[in-house]
Amino acid sequence: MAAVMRLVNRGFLSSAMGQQYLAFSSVAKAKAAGVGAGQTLPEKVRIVEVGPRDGLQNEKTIVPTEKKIHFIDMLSESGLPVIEATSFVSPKWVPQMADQVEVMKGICRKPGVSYPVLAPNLKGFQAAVKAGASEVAIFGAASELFSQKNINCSVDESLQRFDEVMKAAKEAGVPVRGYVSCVLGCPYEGKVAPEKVAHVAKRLYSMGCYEISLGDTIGVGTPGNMAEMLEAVSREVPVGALAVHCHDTYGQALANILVALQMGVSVVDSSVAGLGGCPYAQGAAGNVATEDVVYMLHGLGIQTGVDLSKLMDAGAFICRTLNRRTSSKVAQATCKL
Ligand SMILES: CC(C)(COP(=O)([O-])OP(=O)([O-])OC[C@H]1O[C@@H](n2cnc3c(N)ncnc32)[C@H](O)[C@@H]1OP(=O)([O-])[O-])[C@@H](O)C(=O)NCCC(=O)NCCSC(=O)C[C@@](C)(O)CC(=O)[O-]
Repeated sequence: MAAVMRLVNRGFLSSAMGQQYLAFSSVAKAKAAGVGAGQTLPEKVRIVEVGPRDGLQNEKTIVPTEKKIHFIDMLSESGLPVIEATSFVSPKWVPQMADQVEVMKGICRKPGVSYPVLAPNLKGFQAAVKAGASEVAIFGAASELFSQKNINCSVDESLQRFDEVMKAAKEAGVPVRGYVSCVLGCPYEGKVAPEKVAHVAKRLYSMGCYEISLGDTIGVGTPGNMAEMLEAVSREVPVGALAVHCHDTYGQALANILVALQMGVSVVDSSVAGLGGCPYAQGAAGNVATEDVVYMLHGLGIQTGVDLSKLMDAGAFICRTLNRRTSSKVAQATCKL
């Protein structure tokens, strides 16, 4: 409500629109139990902001390091609890992330905020820790061909590499998050069986990942197959340790997230302004916009700790830097571009 009033006060929303929003939002709160259709929605959701990493990794023009640092600092100010800052991957594979050490050194770390980074192998893990990362994420896939294209090895080989990372991380006391890509479809193989997703998720969880983020890398999922996949995965991994990571290529991301919330998931990855895509998943649109996720969650009465207005400032900043239009519907609706 405070965020809406700020938008009204700043002139981004007319007072009539603000009132209308608040009315919609209270109706939504009142109906939240109904939305859950017998299942309760979580009271709180932890948002994992992936804009600085997933959002920027696919941009062809190299974003200056000081802009990335300012972007991350703005996101920190918005109340986001987790901001994936960069990745320690090969600069030959992803040139946009080549300044990972400078980014990690330059950001102003806000107490209580976590800044994980991607690490595909031991080399990446060691470099990440040296640069001051206190949390990393390993990233596997449920599809063989995607694994080959993305990290140049089979799914089994990737799990062996991750095992090495996990051992080193345990020794160093560094928490590790695990990603599974292509959980609802692969750009090279098409359909992916939920059992394959469950298998990889289980392996990552048994290795010691504290959370498994399930990536609809190319945004082809719909609520039906999201539910089917989550059912299969939650037979192997506790639902409390699952997160969803939805790209919005087919405009299904919010609906898929809502289904995940209804099934007990309470961690959602998203990217401010809807930035993003994977360089090895051609044609995939960005992640679901964080602004849109926050708007939906707050409308349902679910807490995120995020100040929507400050978040939109960060989205506007990065869009100006990239000279592109925001993909967030909320930012478009409030003209905060
Ligand atoms: C995994 C590798 C490195 C294998 O790449 P490779 O070529 O098989 O590696 P290699 O071990 O044979 O080494 C080749 C060269 O890379 C170097 N190297 C080796 N490792 C590293 C490292 N960590 N950092 C920096 N350099 C590294 C290594 O030192 C060597 O250097 P050279 O001797 O030629 O000068 C490569 O395939 C790679 O970097 N891939 C990253 C791809 C990527 O970042 N994709 C995007 C992120 S995943 C994603 O977006 C999906 C997600 C997570 O968001 C969820 C979803 O949406 O589904």
